[in-house]
Amino acid sequence: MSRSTRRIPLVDLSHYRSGTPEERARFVRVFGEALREFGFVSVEGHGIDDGLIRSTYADVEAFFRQPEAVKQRYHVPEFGGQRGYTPFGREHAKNRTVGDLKEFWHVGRDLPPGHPRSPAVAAHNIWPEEVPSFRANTLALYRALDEAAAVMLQAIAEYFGIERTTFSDMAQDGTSVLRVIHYPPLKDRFVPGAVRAAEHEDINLITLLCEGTASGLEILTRDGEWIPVDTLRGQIVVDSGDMLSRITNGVIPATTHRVVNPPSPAEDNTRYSMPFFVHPYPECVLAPLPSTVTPDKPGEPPITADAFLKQRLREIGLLK
Ligand SMILES: O=C(O)CCC(=O)C(=O)O
Ligand SMILES: [Fe+2]
Repeated sequence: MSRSTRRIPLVDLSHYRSGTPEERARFVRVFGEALREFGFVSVEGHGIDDGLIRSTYADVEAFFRQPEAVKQRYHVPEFGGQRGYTPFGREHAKNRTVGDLKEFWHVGRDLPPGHPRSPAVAAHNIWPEEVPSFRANTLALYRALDEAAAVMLQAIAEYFGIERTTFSDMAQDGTSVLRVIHYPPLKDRFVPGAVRAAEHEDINLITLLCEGTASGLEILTRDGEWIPVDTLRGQIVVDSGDMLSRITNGVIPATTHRVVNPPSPAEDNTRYSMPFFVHPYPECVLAPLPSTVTPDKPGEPPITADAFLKQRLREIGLLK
């Protein structure tokens, strides 16, 4: 295939959910191989309601249109940026000092009071009172993405030939977070040397990206070529993060990706995106699967998901 036309594979999640045994087996193979080779894969038939995505975007836009002073009221630095609003330019990629050209909001898991994991996982969600439907929409989208993610994690476990719920059990009641991002037009906010999202790998198990409202996402292939990734309507782009890489001893690496600036002033645009970062519960131990360990590739030492996350949040400027 010519380099310029390279595309990440596309799979249909309904084949895994409700297909024939052959369709399920094929899904497992193609999905697993796609993550292995690209670390990115497009998924259709995911069951997430298009109307819900639309109305969530409408709320997200309504929130980010608010004056700076209003948005700042929802900035809670002591949560390591894991809830509420994170201002423009605050987060930077690991090993960079200049902040990304974006502002975002984090929605965490909503657990009922008294749930055993409530204090560690679900505490402190906050809501913008200026956009009344923001809470219901983002939580509904969170639940839908969480459910789709669990199904995908089961397919990944099947790919490794291990108990199907191995990874979905890790993410069950985990600290997954829905991030809604606003990249303003560059003519409004520009910092020399900065990009919308500098190259990075995601920290978590897998990420589910609802379609972005403009292009710009790019991934670095295993042979060192940057290729654009379309996040099209009706599709969810899934990528593997550092935690999955650690557990699979690098068999499924975390792929470097970035969001580039619009190519010319004429194409200057506003961009919104909504990644859902799938995280294990805090005390979950990340250790290499025995089947991936060899004498010359012993894997990284076990670490809890919480310790790993805190280390990485410090590296990207969200936790002091
Ligand atoms: O905005 C996007 O399309 C991707 C954002 C991203 O990679 C991230 O927030 O980790
Ligand atoms: Fe990312």
